[in-house]
Amino acid sequence: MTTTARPERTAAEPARAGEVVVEAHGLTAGYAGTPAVHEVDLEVRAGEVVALLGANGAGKTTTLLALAGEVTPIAGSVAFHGDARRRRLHQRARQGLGFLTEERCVFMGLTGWQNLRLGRGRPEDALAHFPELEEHLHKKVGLLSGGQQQMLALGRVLAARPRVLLADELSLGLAPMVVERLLAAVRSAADDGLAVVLVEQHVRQALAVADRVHVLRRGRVVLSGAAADLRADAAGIAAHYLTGEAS
Ligand SMILES: Nc1ncnc2c1ncn2[C@@H]1O[C@H](COP(=O)(O)OP(=O)(O)OP(=O)(O)O)[C@@H](O)[C@H]1O
Repeated sequence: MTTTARPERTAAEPARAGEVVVEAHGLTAGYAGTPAVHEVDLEVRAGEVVALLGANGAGKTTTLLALAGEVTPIAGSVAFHGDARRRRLHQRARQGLGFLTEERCVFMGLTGWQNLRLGRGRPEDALAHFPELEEHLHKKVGLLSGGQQQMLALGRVLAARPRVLLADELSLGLAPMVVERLLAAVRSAADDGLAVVLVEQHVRQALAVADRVHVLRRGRVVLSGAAADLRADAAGIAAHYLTGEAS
């Protein structure tokens, strides 16, 4: 019997506006068989920013890693464009995944230009997102500020025109103005059709750019809602859900 493999959509095919690009259903995932996140349900549509908030250890990174194919689900499913077959990160990348991990994804010993050349997209497209980088491209990246390094990393990922961006704590250790700049670029890419899952600890800034929010606590989603409905209570959410996992 011959079977016909289902063709994988390539990153070149844009998602239709509002199309569900990534979904997780009953996702339980963790390490060495021990769950760190339990029964997470989420959907991200083209053009949408979904923020995952939570204290240290709440399970945000584990959720992203499971979406990316780096951590295998213990139960439940993850689907890209309705394809729920288990996939590794490199296969997800071919399906249009861009992943910015918590570690700043740049090569410190290379120049900014060389870093951009290593990406899947054109350096010019990265600069279109962050024109302020142009004057620094001849420098070794290790000599750039943390914010400039992060712009370079984000610009390089966006230049590859992913259909999904998973971004883990883009703002870690950066000044509020830089965080605003980075998140504005993410928002603008979403407005052009990108589906984004944004892991953040800065509640107010995440709520400012997100469409929808899920708050994780001890590996479970304890609050979900439209960002517009939650913005007025950013301080309350931070105090109640992001102050540590002990209570
Ligand atoms: N490689 C690993 N092996 C075993 N346990 C892990 C591993 N990585 C994370 N964990 C555990 O899984 C749980 C969830 O961690 P995770 O990194 O997903 O949380 P987080 O919300 O992203 O936290 P942070 O904001 O500190 O990055 C924690 O209890 C953590 O100790």
